[in-house]
Amino acid sequence: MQRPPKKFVPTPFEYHQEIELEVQSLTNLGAGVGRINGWVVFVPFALPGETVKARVFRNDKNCSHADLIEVLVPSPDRIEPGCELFGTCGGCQYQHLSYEKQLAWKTRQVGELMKHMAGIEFPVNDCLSSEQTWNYRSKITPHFEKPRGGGEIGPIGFLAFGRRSQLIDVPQCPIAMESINAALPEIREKTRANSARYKRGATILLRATDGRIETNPKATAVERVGDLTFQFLAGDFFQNNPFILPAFTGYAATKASEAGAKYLVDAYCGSGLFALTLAKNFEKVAGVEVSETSCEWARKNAKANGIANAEFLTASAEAIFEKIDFPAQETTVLIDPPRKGSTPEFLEQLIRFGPSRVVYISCNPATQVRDLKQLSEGGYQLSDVQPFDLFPHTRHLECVMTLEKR
Ligand SMILES: C[S@@+](CC[C@H](N)C(=O)[O-])C[C@H]1O[C@@H](n2cnc3c(N)ncnc32)[C@H](O)[C@@H]1O
Repeated sequence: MQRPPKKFVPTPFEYHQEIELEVQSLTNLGAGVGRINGWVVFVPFALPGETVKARVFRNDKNCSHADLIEVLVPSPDRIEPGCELFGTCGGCQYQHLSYEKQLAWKTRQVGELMKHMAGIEFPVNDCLSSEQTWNYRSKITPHFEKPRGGGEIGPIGFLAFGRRSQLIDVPQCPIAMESINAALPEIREKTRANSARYKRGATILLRATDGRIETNPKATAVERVGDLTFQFLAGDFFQNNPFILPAFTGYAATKASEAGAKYLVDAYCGSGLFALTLAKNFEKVAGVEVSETSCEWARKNAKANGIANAEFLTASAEAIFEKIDFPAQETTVLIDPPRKGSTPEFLEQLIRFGPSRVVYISCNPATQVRDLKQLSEGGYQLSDVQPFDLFPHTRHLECVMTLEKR
Protein backbone atom coordinates (compact mmCIF):
# COMPACT_ATOMS: atom_id res chain seq x y z
CA MET A 1 0.00 0.00 0.00
CA GLN A 2 1.18 3.53 -0.81
CA ARG A 3 2.42 5.59 2.15
CA PRO A 4 -0.06 8.28 3.26
CA PRO A 5 0.86 11.95 2.76
CA LYS A 6 2.39 13.61 5.88
CA LYS A 7 -0.77 15.44 6.91
CA PHE A 8 -3.11 12.48 6.42
CA VAL A 9 -5.64 12.08 9.26
CA PRO A 10 -6.28 8.32 9.62
CA THR A 11 -9.89 8.50 10.87
CA PRO A 12 -12.50 7.40 10.08
CA PHE A 13 -10.80 5.71 7.11
CA GLU A 14 -7.27 4.52 6.52
CA TYR A 15 -5.26 5.90 3.63
CA HIS A 16 -6.45 4.29 0.40
CA GLN A 17 -9.08 2.26 2.23
CA GLU A 18 -11.59 0.94 -0.26
CA ILE A 19 -15.20 1.64 0.59
CA GLU A 20 -18.55 0.90 -0.98
CA LEU A 21 -21.28 3.48 -0.86
CA GLU A 22 -24.52 4.67 -2.36
CA VAL A 23 -24.39 8.11 -3.92
CA GLN A 24 -27.29 10.37 -3.07
CA SER A 25 -26.48 13.78 -4.37
CA LEU A 26 -24.15 15.94 -6.48
CA THR A 27 -22.36 19.02 -5.11
CA ASN A 28 -22.05 22.27 -7.04
CA LEU A 29 -18.37 21.38 -7.48
CA GLY A 30 -19.50 18.30 -9.38
CA ALA A 31 -18.71 15.53 -6.88
CA GLY A 32 -21.06 12.71 -5.93
CA VAL A 33 -22.02 12.63 -2.25
CA GLY A 34 -22.77 9.52 -0.22
CA ARG A 35 -22.70 8.54 3.45
CA ILE A 36 -21.24 5.69 5.42
CA ASN A 37 -22.87 5.42 8.86
CA GLY A 38 -23.88 9.06 8.49
CA TRP A 39 -20.33 10.21 7.60
CA VAL A 40 -20.24 12.21 4.35
CA VAL A 41 -17.94 11.03 1.57
CA PHE A 42 -17.35 12.97 -1.66
CA VAL A 43 -16.61 10.93 -4.78
CA PRO A 44 -16.04 12.86 -8.02
CA PHE A 45 -17.51 11.22 -11.16
CA ALA A 46 -19.94 9.09 -9.12
CA LEU A 47 -23.58 9.88 -9.88
CA PRO A 48 -26.67 10.07 -7.66
CA GLY A 49 -28.43 6.70 -7.51
CA GLU A 50 -25.22 4.75 -8.07
CA THR A 51 -23.50 2.26 -5.81
CA VAL A 52 -19.75 2.70 -6.20
CA LYS A 53 -16.45 1.42 -4.93
CA ALA A 54 -14.09 4.26 -3.99
CA ARG A 55 -10.61 4.75 -2.48
CA VAL A 56 -10.24 7.29 0.35
CA PHE A 57 -7.44 9.84 -0.06
CA ARG A 58 -8.37 12.44 2.56
CA ASN A 59 -10.34 12.68 5.79
CA ASP A 60 -11.42 16.17 6.80
CA LYS A 61 -13.06 17.34 10.04
CA ASN A 62 -16.54 16.27 9.01
CA CYS A 63 -16.21 14.46 5.68
CA SER A 64 -13.91 12.34 3.56
CA HIS A 65 -12.82 12.41 -0.07
CA ALA A 66 -12.39 9.35 -2.25
CA ASP A 67 -11.52 8.47 -5.84
CA LEU A 68 -13.99 6.44 -7.87
CA ILE A 69 -12.66 2.92 -8.57
CA GLU A 70 -15.70 1.14 -9.94
CA VAL A 71 -19.37 1.76 -10.53
CA LEU A 72 -21.12 -1.29 -9.07
CA VAL A 73 -24.68 -0.20 -9.86
CA PRO A 74 -24.81 2.48 -12.56
CA SER A 75 -27.35 5.29 -12.74
CA PRO A 76 -29.78 5.13 -15.69
CA ASP A 77 -28.62 8.70 -16.38
CA ARG A 78 -24.99 7.69 -16.89
CA ILE A 79 -23.89 8.13 -20.51
CA GLU A 80 -20.71 7.73 -22.54
CA PRO A 81 -18.57 10.90 -22.20
CA GLY A 82 -18.02 12.88 -25.40
CA CYS A 83 -14.28 13.38 -24.85
CA GLU A 84 -11.60 10.79 -24.26
CA LEU A 85 -9.89 13.10 -21.76
CA PHE A 86 -12.99 13.24 -19.57
CA GLY A 87 -11.98 12.36 -16.02
CA THR A 88 -8.33 13.29 -16.53
CA CYS A 89 -8.90 16.86 -17.73
CA GLY A 90 -10.04 19.31 -15.07
CA GLY A 91 -12.29 21.21 -17.50
CA CYS A 92 -15.51 19.15 -17.53
CA GLN A 93 -17.29 17.45 -14.64
CA TYR A 94 -20.56 16.17 -16.18
CA GLN A 95 -19.92 14.55 -19.55
CA HIS A 96 -20.99 11.20 -18.05
CA LEU A 97 -24.42 12.56 -17.04
CA SER A 98 -27.32 13.00 -19.49
CA TYR A 99 -27.74 16.65 -20.46
CA GLU A 100 -31.29 16.78 -19.10
CA LYS A 101 -30.02 15.64 -15.69
CA GLN A 102 -27.12 18.11 -15.80
CA LEU A 103 -29.73 20.86 -16.02
CA ALA A 104 -31.86 19.36 -13.24
CA TRP A 105 -28.86 19.12 -10.90
CA LYS A 106 -27.71 22.65 -11.66
CA THR A 107 -31.19 23.92 -10.77
CA ARG A 108 -31.18 21.96 -7.53
CA GLN A 109 -27.65 23.05 -6.57
CA VAL A 110 -28.58 26.74 -6.74
CA GLY A 111 -31.54 26.12 -4.40
CA GLU A 112 -29.38 24.14 -1.98
CA LEU A 113 -26.66 26.80 -1.88
CA MET A 114 -29.27 29.47 -1.05
CA LYS A 115 -30.69 27.32 1.71
CA HIS A 116 -27.39 26.25 3.27
CA MET A 117 -25.33 29.42 2.85
CA ALA A 118 -27.93 32.15 3.27
CA GLY A 119 -30.81 30.37 5.04
CA ILE A 120 -33.10 31.39 2.17
CA GLU A 121 -35.61 28.89 0.82
CA PHE A 122 -36.77 30.02 -2.58
CA PRO A 123 -38.01 28.13 -5.67
CA VAL A 124 -35.48 28.09 -8.49
CA ASN A 125 -36.75 28.11 -12.08
CA ASP A 126 -35.53 25.24 -14.28
CA CYS A 127 -32.03 25.93 -15.59
CA LEU A 128 -32.39 27.02 -19.22
CA SER A 129 -30.33 25.06 -21.70
CA SER A 130 -27.80 26.21 -24.20
CA GLU A 131 -29.03 25.90 -27.79
CA GLN A 132 -25.74 24.20 -28.60
CA THR A 133 -24.34 21.80 -26.04
CA TRP A 134 -21.07 20.82 -27.78
CA ASN A 135 -18.60 23.07 -29.63
CA TYR A 136 -20.06 26.13 -27.93
CA ARG A 137 -17.06 27.90 -26.37
CA SER A 138 -15.76 30.82 -28.38
CA LYS A 139 -12.57 31.08 -26.33
CA ILE A 140 -10.09 28.66 -24.80
CA THR A 141 -6.79 29.40 -23.08
CA PRO A 142 -4.48 26.36 -22.96
CA HIS A 143 -1.31 26.68 -20.89
CA PHE A 144 2.11 25.11 -21.01
CA GLU A 145 5.12 24.96 -18.73
CA LYS A 146 8.76 24.97 -19.66
CA PRO A 147 11.32 23.14 -17.54
CA ARG A 148 13.67 25.45 -15.65
CA GLY A 149 17.04 25.64 -17.35
CA GLY A 150 15.61 25.00 -20.83
CA GLY A 151 14.44 21.92 -22.68
CA GLU A 152 11.26 21.16 -24.57
CA ILE A 153 7.96 22.53 -23.37
CA GLY A 154 5.66 20.06 -21.65
CA PRO A 155 1.99 19.31 -22.29
CA ILE A 156 -0.10 22.10 -23.86
CA GLY A 157 -3.54 22.00 -22.31
CA PHE A 158 -5.52 22.42 -19.13
CA LEU A 159 -5.08 21.59 -15.46
CA ALA A 160 -5.39 17.89 -14.75
CA PHE A 161 -8.45 16.93 -12.72
CA GLY A 162 -7.91 17.50 -8.99
CA ARG A 163 -4.47 19.12 -9.48
CA ARG A 164 -3.30 22.64 -8.78
CA SER A 165 -0.41 22.81 -11.20
CA GLN A 166 -0.13 19.60 -13.26
CA LEU A 167 -1.19 20.10 -16.86
CA ILE A 168 -2.50 17.52 -19.30
CA ASP A 169 -2.04 17.69 -23.04
CA VAL A 170 -5.27 18.66 -24.83
CA PRO A 171 -5.02 18.25 -28.61
CA GLN A 172 -8.80 18.78 -29.10
CA CYS A 173 -11.58 20.09 -26.87
CA PRO A 174 -15.15 19.16 -27.86
CA ILE A 175 -16.76 21.97 -25.90
CA ALA A 176 -14.73 24.52 -27.88
CA MET A 177 -16.02 25.72 -31.25
CA GLU A 178 -15.12 23.63 -34.28
CA SER A 179 -13.10 26.51 -35.71
CA ILE A 180 -10.96 26.54 -32.55
CA ASN A 181 -10.36 22.80 -32.82
CA ALA A 182 -9.46 23.20 -36.50
CA ALA A 183 -6.83 25.82 -35.63
CA LEU A 184 -5.51 24.12 -32.50
CA PRO A 185 -3.06 21.58 -34.06
CA GLU A 186 -1.18 24.27 -36.00
CA ILE A 187 -1.08 26.65 -33.04
CA ARG A 188 0.25 23.88 -30.79
CA GLU A 189 2.86 22.93 -33.37
CA LYS A 190 3.99 26.53 -33.76
CA THR A 191 4.23 26.94 -30.01
CA ARG A 192 6.50 23.87 -29.81
CA ALA A 193 8.56 24.99 -32.80
CA ASN A 194 9.10 28.38 -31.14
CA SER A 195 9.83 26.89 -27.76
CA ALA A 196 13.23 28.63 -27.59
CA ARG A 197 11.40 31.97 -27.39
CA TYR A 198 9.74 31.11 -24.10
CA LYS A 199 11.73 31.40 -20.90
CA ARG A 200 8.95 29.81 -18.89
CA GLY A 201 5.38 28.68 -19.24
CA ALA A 202 2.65 30.75 -20.85
CA THR A 203 -1.02 30.80 -21.74
CA ILE A 204 -2.16 30.72 -25.34
CA LEU A 205 -5.33 32.53 -26.37
CA LEU A 206 -7.65 31.08 -29.01
CA ARG A 207 -10.63 33.35 -29.57
CA ALA A 208 -13.08 32.57 -32.38
CA THR A 209 -14.10 35.86 -33.94
CA ASP A 210 -15.48 36.91 -37.28
CA GLY A 211 -14.56 33.67 -39.07
CA ARG A 212 -10.99 33.52 -37.76
CA ILE A 213 -9.09 32.46 -34.66
CA GLU A 214 -7.38 35.33 -32.87
CA THR A 215 -4.37 34.56 -30.67
CA ASN A 216 -3.30 38.14 -29.99
CA PRO A 217 -4.96 39.40 -26.79
CA LYS A 218 -4.49 43.01 -27.98
CA ALA A 219 -6.34 42.45 -31.28
CA THR A 220 -9.97 43.46 -31.65
CA ALA A 221 -12.59 40.73 -31.52
CA VAL A 222 -16.20 41.01 -32.59
CA GLU A 223 -19.39 39.23 -31.51
CA ARG A 224 -22.99 39.70 -32.59
CA VAL A 225 -25.81 39.46 -30.05
CA GLY A 226 -29.27 39.81 -31.60
CA ASP A 227 -29.11 42.91 -33.77
CA LEU A 228 -26.15 44.46 -31.92
CA THR A 229 -22.46 44.16 -32.70
CA PHE A 230 -19.90 44.19 -29.91
CA GLN A 231 -16.22 44.78 -30.28
CA PHE A 232 -13.70 44.23 -27.51
CA LEU A 233 -10.08 43.20 -27.02
CA ALA A 234 -9.62 39.50 -27.72
CA GLY A 235 -7.90 39.12 -24.33
CA ASP A 236 -10.60 41.01 -22.37
CA PHE A 237 -13.74 39.50 -20.88
CA PHE A 238 -16.67 38.56 -23.10
CA GLN A 239 -19.29 35.85 -22.38
CA ASN A 240 -17.92 32.83 -24.18
CA ASN A 241 -21.06 30.90 -25.17
CA PRO A 242 -22.61 33.06 -27.92
CA PHE A 243 -25.43 30.55 -28.59
CA ILE A 244 -27.33 31.41 -25.41
CA LEU A 245 -26.68 35.17 -25.27
CA PRO A 246 -29.92 36.38 -26.92
CA ALA A 247 -32.02 34.38 -24.42
CA PHE A 248 -29.76 35.33 -21.49
CA THR A 249 -29.72 39.07 -22.21
CA GLY A 250 -33.42 38.96 -23.14
CA TYR A 251 -34.23 37.51 -19.74
CA ALA A 252 -32.13 40.16 -17.99
CA ALA A 253 -33.98 42.83 -20.01
CA THR A 254 -37.38 41.53 -18.92
CA LYS A 255 -36.42 41.25 -15.27
CA ALA A 256 -34.75 44.67 -15.20
CA SER A 257 -37.65 46.52 -16.83
CA GLU A 258 -40.88 44.63 -16.07
CA ALA A 259 -41.72 46.70 -12.98
CA GLY A 260 -41.49 49.91 -14.97
CA ALA A 261 -38.03 51.24 -14.01
CA LYS A 262 -36.87 54.03 -16.35
CA TYR A 263 -33.19 54.00 -15.42
CA LEU A 264 -30.60 51.24 -15.45
CA VAL A 265 -27.21 50.98 -13.79
CA ASP A 266 -25.00 48.21 -15.23
CA ALA A 267 -22.21 47.60 -12.75
CA TYR A 268 -19.20 45.50 -13.85
CA CYS A 269 -20.40 46.18 -17.39
CA GLY A 270 -17.45 44.93 -19.46
CA SER A 271 -17.78 46.07 -23.08
CA GLY A 272 -21.45 46.86 -22.52
CA LEU A 273 -23.25 43.55 -23.14
CA PHE A 274 -26.15 44.16 -20.73
CA ALA A 275 -26.16 47.97 -20.79
CA LEU A 276 -26.50 48.01 -24.58
CA THR A 277 -28.81 45.03 -25.12
CA LEU A 278 -31.11 46.50 -22.43
CA ALA A 279 -30.83 50.18 -23.44
CA LYS A 280 -34.01 50.17 -25.54
CA ASN A 281 -36.03 49.29 -22.42
CA PHE A 282 -34.83 52.37 -20.48
CA GLU A 283 -34.66 56.14 -20.72
CA LYS A 284 -31.08 56.24 -19.50
CA VAL A 285 -28.39 53.70 -18.79
CA ALA A 286 -25.14 54.16 -16.84
CA GLY A 287 -22.42 51.50 -16.96
CA VAL A 288 -19.33 51.19 -14.80
CA GLU A 289 -16.29 49.02 -15.48
CA VAL A 290 -12.80 48.97 -14.01
CA SER A 291 -10.99 47.78 -17.15
CA GLU A 292 -10.09 50.83 -19.22
CA THR A 293 -10.06 48.93 -22.49
CA SER A 294 -13.41 47.17 -21.90
CA CYS A 295 -15.03 50.44 -20.85
CA GLU A 296 -13.63 52.28 -23.84
CA TRP A 297 -15.11 49.57 -26.07
CA ALA A 298 -18.46 49.91 -24.27
CA ARG A 299 -18.53 53.60 -25.30
CA LYS A 300 -17.51 52.78 -28.86
CA ASN A 301 -20.05 49.94 -29.03
CA ALA A 302 -22.83 52.31 -27.94
CA LYS A 303 -21.88 54.71 -30.70
CA ALA A 304 -21.41 52.06 -33.38
CA ASN A 305 -24.85 50.58 -32.61
CA GLY A 306 -26.53 54.00 -32.61
CA ILE A 307 -27.36 53.88 -28.88
CA ALA A 308 -27.45 57.40 -27.48
CA ASN A 309 -28.89 56.83 -23.98
CA ALA A 310 -25.97 54.90 -22.44
CA GLU A 311 -22.93 56.35 -20.68
CA PHE A 312 -19.96 54.54 -19.25
CA LEU A 313 -17.66 55.32 -16.36
CA THR A 314 -14.20 53.80 -16.06
CA ALA A 315 -13.88 53.17 -12.33
CA SER A 316 -14.36 50.61 -9.63
CA ALA A 317 -18.07 49.77 -9.47
CA GLU A 318 -18.89 51.63 -6.22
CA ALA A 319 -17.92 54.96 -7.85
CA ILE A 320 -21.11 54.90 -9.95
CA PHE A 321 -23.36 55.93 -7.06
CA GLU A 322 -21.71 59.36 -6.81
CA LYS A 323 -22.08 59.94 -10.53
CA ILE A 324 -25.72 59.17 -11.23
CA ASP A 325 -28.73 61.39 -10.62
CA PHE A 326 -31.32 58.64 -11.26
CA PRO A 327 -34.27 58.58 -8.83
CA ALA A 328 -33.73 55.35 -6.88
CA GLN A 329 -37.40 54.28 -6.94
CA GLU A 330 -37.32 54.30 -10.77
CA THR A 331 -33.96 52.57 -11.12
CA THR A 332 -32.84 48.98 -11.60
CA VAL A 333 -29.24 48.18 -10.71
CA LEU A 334 -27.92 45.19 -12.65
CA ILE A 335 -24.67 43.72 -11.42
CA ASP A 336 -22.49 41.07 -13.05
CA PRO A 337 -19.28 40.86 -11.02
CA PRO A 338 -16.37 38.45 -11.58
CA ARG A 339 -16.23 35.00 -9.92
CA LYS A 340 -15.13 36.40 -6.57
CA GLY A 341 -18.43 38.28 -6.38
CA SER A 342 -19.11 41.86 -5.38
CA THR A 343 -17.69 43.59 -2.30
CA PRO A 344 -19.33 44.54 1.01
CA GLU A 345 -18.44 48.18 0.16
CA PHE A 346 -20.26 48.11 -3.18
CA LEU A 347 -23.27 46.33 -1.71
CA GLU A 348 -23.46 48.79 1.20
CA GLN A 349 -23.56 51.69 -1.23
CA LEU A 350 -26.09 49.92 -3.39
CA ILE A 351 -28.34 49.40 -0.37
CA ARG A 352 -27.88 53.04 0.67
CA PHE A 353 -28.83 54.19 -2.84
CA GLY A 354 -31.91 51.94 -2.59
CA PRO A 355 -32.96 51.10 -6.18
CA SER A 356 -36.40 49.54 -6.56
CA ARG A 357 -34.86 46.45 -8.17
CA VAL A 358 -31.58 44.62 -8.30
CA VAL A 359 -30.79 42.08 -11.01
CA TYR A 360 -27.73 40.16 -9.86
CA ILE A 361 -26.08 38.02 -12.54
CA SER A 362 -23.23 35.73 -11.59
CA CYS A 363 -21.10 32.86 -12.85
CA ASN A 364 -20.45 31.73 -9.29
CA PRO A 365 -23.58 30.97 -7.26
CA ALA A 366 -21.51 30.53 -4.07
CA THR A 367 -20.32 34.16 -3.99
CA GLN A 368 -23.67 35.29 -5.36
CA VAL A 369 -25.46 33.66 -2.45
CA ARG A 370 -22.97 35.21 0.01
CA ASP A 371 -23.83 38.63 -1.47
CA LEU A 372 -27.52 37.76 -1.54
CA LYS A 373 -27.37 37.41 2.22
CA GLN A 374 -26.07 40.99 2.57
CA LEU A 375 -28.70 42.31 0.17
CA SER A 376 -31.41 40.43 1.97
CA GLU A 377 -30.28 41.87 5.34
CA GLY A 378 -30.21 45.26 3.64
CA GLY A 379 -33.91 45.18 2.77
CA TYR A 380 -34.07 43.32 -0.56
CA GLN A 381 -36.13 40.25 -1.20
CA LEU A 382 -35.85 37.69 -3.94
CA SER A 383 -38.56 37.60 -6.57
CA ASP A 384 -36.98 35.30 -9.16
CA VAL A 385 -34.03 32.94 -9.57
CA GLN A 386 -33.19 31.76 -13.08
CA PRO A 387 -30.08 29.73 -13.87
CA PHE A 388 -28.75 29.58 -17.45
CA ASP A 389 -26.50 26.80 -18.67
CA LEU A 390 -23.77 28.71 -20.47
CA PHE A 391 -21.34 25.88 -19.81
CA PRO A 392 -22.79 22.44 -20.70
CA HIS A 393 -20.85 19.40 -19.41
CA THR A 394 -19.09 21.49 -16.77
CA ARG A 395 -20.19 22.33 -13.24
CA HIS A 396 -20.43 26.01 -14.17
CA LEU A 397 -23.55 28.08 -14.79
CA GLU A 398 -24.79 31.65 -14.84
CA CYS A 399 -27.58 32.63 -12.49
CA VAL A 400 -29.89 35.65 -12.72
CA MET A 401 -31.34 36.61 -9.33
CA THR A 402 -33.97 39.36 -9.23
CA LEU A 403 -34.50 41.21 -5.95
CA GLU A 404 -36.98 43.85 -4.97
CA LYS A 405 -36.83 46.48 -2.28
CA ARG A 406 -39.09 45.42 0.56
C1 LIG B 1 -18.19 38.64 -15.36
S1 LIG B 1 -17.54 40.03 -16.20
C2 LIG B 1 -19.02 40.75 -16.81
C3 LIG B 1 -18.88 41.76 -17.90
C4 LIG B 1 -20.16 42.10 -18.64
N1 LIG B 1 -21.29 42.28 -17.77
C5 LIG B 1 -20.47 41.06 -19.71
O1 LIG B 1 -21.36 40.23 -19.50
O2 LIG B 1 -19.79 41.07 -20.75
C6 LIG B 1 -17.04 41.02 -14.87
C7 LIG B 1 -16.44 42.36 -15.24
O3 LIG B 1 -16.18 43.08 -14.01
C8 LIG B 1 -15.01 43.86 -14.20
N2 LIG B 1 -14.57 44.22 -12.85
C9 LIG B 1 -13.83 43.51 -11.98
N3 LIG B 1 -13.68 44.18 -10.82
C10 LIG B 1 -14.37 45.35 -10.95
C11 LIG B 1 -14.60 46.44 -10.09
N4 LIG B 1 -14.12 46.48 -8.86
N5 LIG B 1 -15.35 47.45 -10.54
C12 LIG B 1 -15.86 47.43 -11.80
N6 LIG B 1 -15.67 46.42 -12.66
C13 LIG B 1 -14.92 45.39 -12.24
C14 LIG B 1 -14.12 42.99 -15.03
O4 LIG B 1 -13.15 43.76 -15.69
C15 LIG B 1 -15.13 42.32 -15.98
O5 LIG B 1 -15.26 43.06 -17.16
